[in-house]
Amino acid sequence: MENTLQLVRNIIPPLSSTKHKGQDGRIGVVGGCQEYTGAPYFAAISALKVGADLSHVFCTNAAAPVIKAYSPELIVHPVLDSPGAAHEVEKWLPRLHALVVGPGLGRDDALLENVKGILEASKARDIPVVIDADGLWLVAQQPALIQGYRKAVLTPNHMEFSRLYDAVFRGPVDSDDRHGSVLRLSQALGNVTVVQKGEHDILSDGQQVLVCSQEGSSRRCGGQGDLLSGSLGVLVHWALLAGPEKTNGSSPLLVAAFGACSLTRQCNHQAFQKHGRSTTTSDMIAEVGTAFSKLFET
Ligand SMILES: NC(=O)C1=CN([C@@H]2O[C@H](COP(=O)(O)OP(=O)(O)OC[C@H]3O[C@@H](n4cnc5c(N)ncnc54)[C@H](O)[C@@H]3O)[C@@H](O)[C@H]2O)[C@@H](O)CC1
Ligand SMILES: Nc1ncnc2c1ncn2[C@@H]1O[C@H](COP(=O)(O)OP(=O)(O)OP(=O)(O)O)[C@@H](O)[C@H]1O
Ligand SMILES: [Mg+2]
Repeated sequence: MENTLQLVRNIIPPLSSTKHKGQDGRIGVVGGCQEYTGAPYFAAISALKVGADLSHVFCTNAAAPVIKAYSPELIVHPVLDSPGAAHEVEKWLPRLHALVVGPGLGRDDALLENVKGILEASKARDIPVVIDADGLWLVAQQPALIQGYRKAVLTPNHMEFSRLYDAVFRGPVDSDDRHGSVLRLSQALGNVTVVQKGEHDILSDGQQVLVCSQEGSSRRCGGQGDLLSGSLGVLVHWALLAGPEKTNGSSPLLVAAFGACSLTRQCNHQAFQKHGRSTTTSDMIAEVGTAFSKLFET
């Protein structure tokens, strides 16, 4: 654990007076629909709190005013249910360092079709993508969408992992072999990075398997996974900028994922110390700054 945390510290860009706005990360979150406005908000604000300079949300028309009202810090584009959605997002891609696809996206077929176009455009531009929540639903329907794309990181929870595994192997996960299951899924998808969240997070790039057991708490309120995927959007950008020489030969994306898991769990731990059973994801987001310092700036 400690050795991998040191690698995470190596990829964090120093704060400096000579940098311009945007240099430390311009992140896009694709998600947010009529039902779910919290999830894309949690992901996008987490990216900012971790250290990105700009955070965009690409959501449906109905979700946009709600997300804007949560926060003046986010840039919100109500484009996801428009006929030219993929093109609208594509226009922004040259200005983005990473995309987080899926938090609060929902499973409407027309929306998923638009997101498919966005994923294809991102791949064509070599933009790293973190795929979470309903983005994973889409990938389970069409694994070919991310097959072999080495700049993809998937962050499934228990159910999402089972669904993906079943889609790829046409059979259930062997629950006695979580390490092997994560490794095999990553390999079968052409070495995309897979982060299986749970009591311990299991991470693999198809070569290495890491386990993150940073102490969290027993509080399992919704939205913690969104904090993880939003944070990971920034860390993926930083890790790719730093390159494998800073990660001692380990995959930069794997190191970034380990960082996001550790941070999320540490936020959960700190928030639980203060709020106990009433802890919610907003309380965890309030801990991002101190959790980050404790883990990565010591
Ligand atoms: N405030 C919000 O707007 C939130 C919206 N969310 C969104 O809600 C949508 C659906 O996400 P879900 O995560 O519910 O996805 P799923 O619809 O795939 O459901 C996962 C289900 O599995 C269950 N589960 C989780 N861990 C389990 C385990 N270890 N064993 C057995 N069951 C387990 C959960 O209770 C949940 O009902 C996504 O778009 C997601 O982003 C969530 O992110 C939570 C917060
Ligand atoms: N049993 C557990 N013990 C400790 N930490 C856990 C446990 N289960 C999940 N976590 C942590 O909670 C975070 C979110 O994981 P979870 O499985 O709740 O994601 P999710 O279902 O996608 O969340 P969301 O509600 O945001 O969609 C991860 O950082 C994970 O490490
Ligand atoms: Mg989730």
